[in-house]
Amino acid sequence: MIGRLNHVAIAVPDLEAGIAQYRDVLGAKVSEPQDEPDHGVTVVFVELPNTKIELLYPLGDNSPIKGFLEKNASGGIHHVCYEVDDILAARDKLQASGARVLGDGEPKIGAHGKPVLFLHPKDFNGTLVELEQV
Ligand SMILES: C[C@@H](C(=O)O)C(=O)SCCNC(=O)CCNC(=O)[C@H](O)C(C)(C)COP(=O)(O)OP(=O)(O)OC[C@H]1O[C@@H](n2cnc3c(N)ncnc32)[C@H](O)[C@@H]1OP(=O)(O)O
Ligand SMILES: [Co+2]
Repeated sequence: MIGRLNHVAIAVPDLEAGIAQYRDVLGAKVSEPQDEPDHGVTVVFVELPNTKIELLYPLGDNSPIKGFLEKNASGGIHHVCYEVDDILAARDKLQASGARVLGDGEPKIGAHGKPVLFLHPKDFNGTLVELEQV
């Protein structure tokens, strides 16, 4: 059901420092910051030849990454995103298997303009999983 790794997301406590590190120290191609108010984050994409890294910084008062950054003050790997062909079929199959789909269970439009869903980290070996329909 899952396909390619679309991105690995890293929550960062200082977005400008994170951008400078990936661009100037690691020598990667880094996008401009993009506010995602529906998701409560500002996102920067680091383009690698085979996948992307998503740098995440909290946006607004109810950011879903606020608690994570409080627990991980220097930042940390926040989620992995796998591509699926049919996100509603994937959701229904996962829910039938007992996995918890976060939020109201309806896909939202993600940072690439495609539908996304999140699966509870406690159901996937302590890893928050994002699914993106491509
Ligand atoms: C723009 C879009 C895109 O790519 O297109 C994005 O990625 S948006 C990316 C941002 N959006 C999201 O993350 C949306 C989905 N996320 C959420 O709904 C939330 O962040 C939850 C995953 C439910 C966590 O919420 P919250 O921090 O309030 O929960 P909590 O403190 O009660 O945590 C419950 C337990 O899960 C753990 N926990 C929390 N976040 C975790 C993470 N990212 N990875 C692994 N474990 C995690 C906590 O340590 C805790 O474990 P213990 O009990 O053992 O201490
Ligand atoms: Co993501």
